[in-house]
Amino acid sequence: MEKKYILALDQGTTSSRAILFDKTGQMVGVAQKEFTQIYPKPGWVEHDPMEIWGTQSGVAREVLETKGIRPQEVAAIGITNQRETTVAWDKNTGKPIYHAIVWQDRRTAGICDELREKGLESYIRENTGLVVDAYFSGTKVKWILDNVKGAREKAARGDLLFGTIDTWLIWNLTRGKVHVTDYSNASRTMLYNIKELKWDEKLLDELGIPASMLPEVRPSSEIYGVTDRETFGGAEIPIAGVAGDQQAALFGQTCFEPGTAKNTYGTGCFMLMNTGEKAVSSESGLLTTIAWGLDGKVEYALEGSIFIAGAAVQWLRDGLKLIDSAPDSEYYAGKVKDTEGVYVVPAFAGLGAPYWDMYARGAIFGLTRGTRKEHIIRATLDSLAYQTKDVLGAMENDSGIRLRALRVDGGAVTNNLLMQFQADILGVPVERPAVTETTALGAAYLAGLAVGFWSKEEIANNFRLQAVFQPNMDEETRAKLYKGWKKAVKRTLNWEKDEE
Ligand SMILES: Nc1ncnc2c1ncn2[C@@H]1O[C@H](COP(=O)(O)OP(=O)(O)O)[C@@H](O)[C@H]1O
Ligand SMILES: O=P(O)(O)OC[C@H](O)CO
Repeated sequence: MEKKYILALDQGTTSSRAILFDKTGQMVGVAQKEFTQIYPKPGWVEHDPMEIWGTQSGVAREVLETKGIRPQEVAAIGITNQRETTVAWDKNTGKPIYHAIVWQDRRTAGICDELREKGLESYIRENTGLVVDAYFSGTKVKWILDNVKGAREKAARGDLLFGTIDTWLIWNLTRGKVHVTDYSNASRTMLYNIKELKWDEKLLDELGIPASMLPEVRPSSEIYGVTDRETFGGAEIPIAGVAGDQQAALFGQTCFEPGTAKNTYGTGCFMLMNTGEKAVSSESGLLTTIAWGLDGKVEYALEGSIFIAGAAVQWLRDGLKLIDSAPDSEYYAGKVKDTEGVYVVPAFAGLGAPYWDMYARGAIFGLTRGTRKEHIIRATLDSLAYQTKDVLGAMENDSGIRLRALRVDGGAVTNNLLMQFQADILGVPVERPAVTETTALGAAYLAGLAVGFWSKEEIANNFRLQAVFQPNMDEETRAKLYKGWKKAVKRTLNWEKDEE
């Protein structure tokens, strides 16, 4: 049967999506399902790994069925995932021994403090490219080993496996035959040496993590295995591409050349710049990370990770109940011409790049008797743009490259008001591609390359822009607004620890 499609599995923080792409890189079908966010304590965030697997395999079958496409017509599956989120499961039963600890979870801040006190900060930065933060998987694995009954014994017997979500999905898709990850995901664990391209023994030792738990690290584009016959009605579909969602988006935006960059506005906001075969270390609070392993080599990226972006809009919807749906934010924000001095700093999970403060907490500043809900909504949207400006400044500083334009994608970029404010506050054009599902597209491309469905040239030729937002704000206003933002951020720092 002719192989006409690539199926991308995009396992995000709030939903599992399955998207079918044809040869031209167009979306043929999509199915999506949100799943439960579990908040057991303040600062803790968990997912049920079985629900992740259930929703992800469910939407994969659903998109094929609703489009009337047979699994045999799918040339390959590409996987992309929320990164850092940590799962530990029993090798023999395939059952998780604890919920997945999500990247946003702050429970291991104390373990990070201990690593710093031991003087490991510069070692970690130099060898993993990361800052010491609860964000990454390493300390989450240690927490599970220390806190889940029987975990250490199981691990010592070699019966416990660790994986990020890509690894967990591949394990389930192949029914326990394959335990692998790719370079891009490994580089988010704080356990992987990005220079020597191997698990870092010193860090495994420091955290007490046995090497037997770890997946094998492989390139981002190759056949890792085939799906078990039961998952897709008898078909054995090659699983042929894997990348963490932010690196996949960089690939989907065809940022193949050093110096090209993209910003993705999802739950969080992540700006990545391709730095080619050079691992550039940051002076300004960015991360050095692996973009992908492809064509027999590894390429690197600089990354600015913002923890709360679209999640702040969800907070307006679910927490404050100021809006009924995320797109409503544009409607209400559009009813006022600006925020009248109100700033929202959504440091709900501390602050990531470039501040890296696990103890910062959110705040609203500049309230007056005249403040209306519209101002708060607008200030929340503005906070996505200000955080992006913080990161872009750091990136230009570290790379020495001034961006000519910013390529964007992710769920929140449909918000035109936000995109216009982004262009205004940055002073550079913001480019929105025709396919904003670039994360899934990137994973599809990686899989398609491995099975000869596309060439890199065909991929580059597929890229189309849909809209460009030109900056339309004078320099004085821009500087004044940004100064207010910096002042607001300063007052949220170290909030949780400050004992005045
Ligand atoms: N029109 C909109 N305006 C602002 N934010 C939006 C809009 N539509 C979606 N979002 C936000 O985008 C996020 C969803 O984007 P998505 O890329 O699907 O995220 P993820 O992959 O992190 O689950 C949500 O946090 C939602 O609040
Ligand atoms: O699920 P997303 O799109 O919010 O992405 C989450 C990131 O991978 C976290 O590092």
